This record gives sequence, structure tokens and C-alpha cells, in this order.
Amino acid sequence: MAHRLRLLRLDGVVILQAEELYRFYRSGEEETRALRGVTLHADAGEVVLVSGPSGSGKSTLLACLGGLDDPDGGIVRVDGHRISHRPEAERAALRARLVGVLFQSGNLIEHLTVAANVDLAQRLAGRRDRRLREELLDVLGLSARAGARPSQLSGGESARAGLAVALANRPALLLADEPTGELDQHTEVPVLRLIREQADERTAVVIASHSSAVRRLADRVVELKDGRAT
Ligand SMILES: Nc1ncnc2c1ncn2[C@@H]1O[C@H](COP(=O)(O)OP(=O)(O)OP(=O)(O)O)[C@@H](O)[C@H]1O
Repeated sequence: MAHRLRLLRLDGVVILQAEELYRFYRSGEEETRALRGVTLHADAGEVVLVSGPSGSGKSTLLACLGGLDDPDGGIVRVDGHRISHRPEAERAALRARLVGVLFQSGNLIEHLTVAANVDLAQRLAGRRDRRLREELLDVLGLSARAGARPSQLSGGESARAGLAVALANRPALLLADEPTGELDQHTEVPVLRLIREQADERTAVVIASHSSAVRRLADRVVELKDGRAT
């Protein structure tokens, strides 16, 4: 099985194409050059780790890749669709359909149950797939917690519920910013296993992380330094 999946990963279908991204933050006379010409590609089935010191631009890069932020220069394409340089509503619609986003700040809506959070992610993409929802909750060990609200979840359960939401539409691209940052080694394992399995289903995965377990999982590492990829 592992062999077959490894072969699938080698066929080089480019899912993410980010070319020469620039992002500057300005406030008064101050200018922070968060991204200075970053180019990054990810293939179907590939897990790319974005690594680098604090402030090197990792979160800014991931936000631009998922259309949460718009770069000042350069272009981002996901599965052939340009997601950069569009009005926010268009970026949001493309993101809902093509990109799963798992950020540390959380992607769960507090007043909705875990199941309703997954449903909402599907509705935003114009879909409804109860079976996939049940499958995700089952694989993530959350079936018994489907009716719980985010505030009632442990840290590990929250991370897994966030992943269920990120994967609710079988995204072409999964972006994760420190997905296991608040987890201990024990709870990190199932989250990373599911990310690997998702990649094996041909999703391209880009993860920003300091975790050595994520580094071991990655097929490729891109180092960021002062807004540049080295
Ligand atoms: N909204 C913002 N306004 C102004 N400057 C910002 C903003 N967001 C990020 N920056 C600056 O841009 C640079 C890159 O920040 P970013 O958060 O992308 O780095 P990072 O590598 O993700 O850091 P960390 O590992 O600490 O999360 C930093 O100098 C940061 O202070």
C-alpha cells in the first residue's frame, strides 16, 4: 500500500505555484518587508515544510498562498486557478473550494458543534457530503465528540477538529501554520498521520512549523530567512 501511494506521489502534478511573492507592511514611516521574492511550488502528494526563524515571513507566506492575504507583488495559482490579486470575496470562494486552512489561532466557530463546523465548511464551498464528514470525524477519533462545542474540547481534540474542518472539502492544497504547536508528542502523532494520509490522497501540503516531527514527515524543506527562500 505504502509503495503504491509513494508511486502516486511521484507523478509531479503541480498544485501550488507561487511566483516571486512580495509583501510589505507599512505603518507611518516604517516598512517591514515580510516577503521579498519568494517562489514556491508544491506537487500533488507532496508535503513541503516552510521553516525559518521567528519573523522570517512564514505566516505571511502561508496567508498569501491561501488567499487570506494578497501579496503586493507576484502571483499565486492553486490547481490552475489564480487566487492572488482578486477581490476578497473571490479569494474566499476559491479558498473554500480548493484550500484547507489550519492555523494555530483556530478555524472553529465557537457557537457551532464540531459536526456543524465541518458542515459549514462544506456549505461555504457549495457542497454537502455527510459521508465524508462522518469519515473524517471517525478517522480523527472525534465521532463521540461530534456534538461538542470547541470550548469543550481538549487541545488535541481541537487540533483534530480543526483538521476535520480544513479537510471538509478534500482540498487540492492544505496549508497548516504550526498545526501541532500546542500539542504534546502523544497528540501530535495522529494529526501528523492524517496530514500524511491526506497527502497520499494527492493533496499538496505546505506546513510552517518548528517541530522536528513535522520535519521528519516532510518530503522537502524550504528555509525562509528575512523574507527570502534559501
Ligand atoms: N499585520 C502586520 N503588520 C505589520 N507587520 C507585520 C504584520 N504581520 C507580520 N508582520 C511582520 O512581518 C514579518 C514576518 O512576520 P511573519 O508573522 O510572517 O513571520 P513568521 O516567520 O511567521 O514568525 P513566527 O515564527 O514568529 O510566527 C515580521 O517582521 C512581522 O513583524
